[in-house]
Amino acid sequence: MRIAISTGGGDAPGLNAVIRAAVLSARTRGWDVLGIKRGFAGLLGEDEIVPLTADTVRGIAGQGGTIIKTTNRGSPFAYPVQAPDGTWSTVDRSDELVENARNLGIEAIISIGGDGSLAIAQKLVAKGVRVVSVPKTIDNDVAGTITTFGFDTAVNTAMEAIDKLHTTAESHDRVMVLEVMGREAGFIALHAGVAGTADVILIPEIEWDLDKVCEKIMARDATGRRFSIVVVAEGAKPRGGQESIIGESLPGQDRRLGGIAERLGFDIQRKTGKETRAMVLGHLQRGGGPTGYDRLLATRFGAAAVQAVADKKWGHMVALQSPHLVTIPIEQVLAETKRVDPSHDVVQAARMMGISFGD
Ligand SMILES: Nc1ncnc2c1ncn2[C@@H]1O[C@H](COP(=O)(O)OP(=O)(O)OP(=O)(O)O)[C@@H](O)[C@H]1O
Ligand SMILES: O=P(O)(O)OC[C@H]1O[C@](O)(CO)[C@@H](O)[C@@H]1O
Ligand SMILES: [Mg+2]
Repeated sequence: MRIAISTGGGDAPGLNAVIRAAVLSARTRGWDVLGIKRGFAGLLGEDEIVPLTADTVRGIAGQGGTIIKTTNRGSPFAYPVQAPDGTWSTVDRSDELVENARNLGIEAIISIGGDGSLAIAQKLVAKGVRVVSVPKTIDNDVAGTITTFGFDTAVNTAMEAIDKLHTTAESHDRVMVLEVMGREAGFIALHAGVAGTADVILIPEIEWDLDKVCEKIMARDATGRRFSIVVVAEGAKPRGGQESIIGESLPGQDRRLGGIAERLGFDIQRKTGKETRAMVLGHLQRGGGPTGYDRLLATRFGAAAVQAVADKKWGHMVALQSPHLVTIPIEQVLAETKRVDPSHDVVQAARMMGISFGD
């Protein structure tokens, strides 16, 4: 048996632990393992295909990033190409991918990625490619699994940032606005905000009202708490307003969210008269090694993916449905949108403690 592994979408702490577990589990069965470099670029002649052996994965379980690289632009079904006049368009290169996989004797692919990679995997399955997926994203926005690896690490990084912002905010009697990742999902903001004891948490699932945000800050002020910590998800938006988009996207890239902290910080300072500073936590949330939780989850997923290949679970994703690992059809995963449920107990607990969601 010869299998190949691909990592797609934004990197997430734990990717290397999945790769290591999958390679070791496959080698135990006597299978050959190839690594497709940079998403599926290696199968399009745009990058390399490398052998993955016990030696190549030695010592990587705790390392951040992915040893086979990744990309979040250039789906094989919409690959960007530049015309001589400089304009860009996209072409479907999936047939080429299928042909190259066949020529390399690849009998199955383990595709590790988030919603975008799952959509690609689903289309490859429809073309007869035997794919098993592993859910990955710091955003935690993949349905069918209680959590994805990378999320816990990102939450810890954001929580530590909130802890640090507290001391400087309190010393200066300032409002600090921290922007965290998550695209259209508010899980990182919610979990890090509650764990880090933020005063205001703004998430895409609950539109905010600037007056309410400022009311909370001034109410704290009136009781002598002259500083406040506001955590805002990059995809959050004011009632009736728009998400904040930063910069231009490159060809084949999703729209880039960002800039909301700066805008909101400015509005808060104008309205409350309180000195306000904004910071964007950015890619620190994706960098570095995984927490113990993520390392273990990633390792379990890697081994489970090899088992799923052995069981011929084509078109399935491994998932955590505590306390068990299961496999579910990718189709089912993609049919659902996973977002923060505003009636969830984490939101309710936060509200009971007086945390404002700006609504
Ligand atoms: N293997 C891949 N090769 C090329 N592009 C990819 C691959 N996987 C995902 N993409 C692209 O990356 C972009 C971002 O996708 P998306 O954000 O959904 O990635 P993801 O896999 O969900 O990971 P994450 O959300 O953590 O970044 C999408 O345009 C998607 O088509
Ligand atoms: O690495 P890039 O292209 O800046 O992508 C950033 C995006 O990727 C993620 O980190 C993961 O999906 C999002 O939270 C964020 O919006
Ligand atoms: Mg995604």
